[in-house]
Amino acid sequence: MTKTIHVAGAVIRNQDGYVLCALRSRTMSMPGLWEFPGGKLEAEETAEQCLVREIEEELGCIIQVGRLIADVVHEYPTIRVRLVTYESSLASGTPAAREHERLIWLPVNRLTELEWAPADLPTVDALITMI
Ligand SMILES: Nc1nc2c([nH]c(=O)n2[C@H]2C[C@H](O)[C@@H](COP(=O)(O)OP(=O)(O)OP(=O)(O)O)O2)c(=O)[nH]1
Repeated sequence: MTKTIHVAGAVIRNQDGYVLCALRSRTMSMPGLWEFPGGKLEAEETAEQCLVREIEEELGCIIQVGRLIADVVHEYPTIRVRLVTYESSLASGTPAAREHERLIWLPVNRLTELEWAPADLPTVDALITMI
């Protein structure tokens, strides 16, 4: 049976309500797809703790984590990912692409212009429904 990887993603919004979108780089798995920055949960860690840790490592800023947006399981060809996404806002610092290829801020109604990692599509749909 395929192991399930538990991953958390942050939907970071700025003061205009724009969402931070991160492009996975060539050194990452699934290069060239857009995602909500975050990563794998460590043992004994909550999704909120994971997100604060991962975003500090990957983007060099501190976020405040809010409510759950989506909790989905997606079957990729070789792995199964459980992705939980959370509303977040910046508490301090400015996001920088330390590991990602690129970061962009987009209004929710333009999110569908990007090619997202398939597990992220329910989150994109949920954000659009909330507009
Ligand atoms: N961080 C993040 N990962 C996502 C998203 N959607 C999605 O399918 N994933 C997948 C990609 C990876 O297989 C896994 C997250 O692992 P990670 O962020 O630690 O990525 P990684 O490059 O270290 O993964 P790996 O190469 O070590 O397997 O979940 C998302 O929105 N954010």
